[in-house]
Amino acid sequence: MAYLSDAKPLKLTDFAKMRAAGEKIAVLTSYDSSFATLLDRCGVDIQLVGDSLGNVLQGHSSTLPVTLEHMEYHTGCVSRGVHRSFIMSDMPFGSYQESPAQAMRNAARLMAAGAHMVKIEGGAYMAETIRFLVERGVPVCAHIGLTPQSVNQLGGYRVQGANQLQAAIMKDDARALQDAGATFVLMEMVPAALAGEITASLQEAGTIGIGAGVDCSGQVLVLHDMIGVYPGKRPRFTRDFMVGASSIDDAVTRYVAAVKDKSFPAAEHSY
Ligand SMILES: Nc1nc(=O)c2c([nH]1)NC[C@@H]1CN(c3ccc(C(=O)N[C@@H](CCC(=O)O)C(=O)O)cc3)CN21
Ligand SMILES: CC(C)C(=O)C(=O)O
Ligand SMILES: [Mg+2]
Repeated sequence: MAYLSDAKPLKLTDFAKMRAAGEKIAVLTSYDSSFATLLDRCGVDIQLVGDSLGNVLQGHSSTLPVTLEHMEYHTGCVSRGVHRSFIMSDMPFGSYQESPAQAMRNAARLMAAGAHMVKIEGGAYMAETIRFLVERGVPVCAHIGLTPQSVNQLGGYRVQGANQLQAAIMKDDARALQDAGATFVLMEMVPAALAGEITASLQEAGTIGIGAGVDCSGQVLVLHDMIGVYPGKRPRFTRDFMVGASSIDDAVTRYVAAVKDKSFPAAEHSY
């Protein structure tokens, strides 16, 4: 297999080039140094230190108990294992919603721990905060559609944007987040057709999908779902890449290849 560990670290400009060339961006979650090194050498473009660590590492039933200290710790672990991958870290529940100043103070701690970009859940109402961070040197990924930190408001982990009113609001949200300076708009559990429309409508920002169809600029999955390790119920949008693989390296390499050649996600993983 091709080891990419002596490749140059990816920069924001590399993602713009990939998008211009029509090359899909392969993203996986990552929480520790050993897996970070593995994902790096298998060609994963972005490693997301996700607050899904509340589920997959800590055994919680939601991401709400995850703290900034947890995110700093795991961001540091990942950053020490990475050579090439870009590192994105989730801002945990309660660490950014109060004010742009609160968001900046806490984003700075994740960046100091090794993040290259932070991810923030929420629609157009987060645009002011995103602009504040971007103007101060913090690249931002916005996260819309199913936003797990709002599970108590949403009433469950369900597809979002399924009716015309919701779809119109989501399109406006994506535009506002792009205009605020978000580098990426991540869409979770969004109908494939709507996610494709939103991706086509954005010039400046790329999109990353999870359960959002194949027409996004990139794809993300939770690592423990795609290697068949997560013991809970796995959402329909996941695929176990260990099936037919000879090793974890092989599974991750196949995931990257499947994202790049657009064979993942298929219709069965989409809504
Ligand atoms: N292991 C893991 N994988 C994830 O994808 C993930 C996490 N944890 N934690 C944070 C959020 C929560 N997510 C979830 C959790 C559950 C469903 C789920 O049960 N989906 C069902 C449909 C449920 C319904 O429509 O009512 C599915 O079959 O897709 C989806 C996303 C996605 N994220
Ligand atoms: C599922 C992805 C998008 C995420 O936010 C996480 O892993 O926390
Ligand atoms: Mg998350």
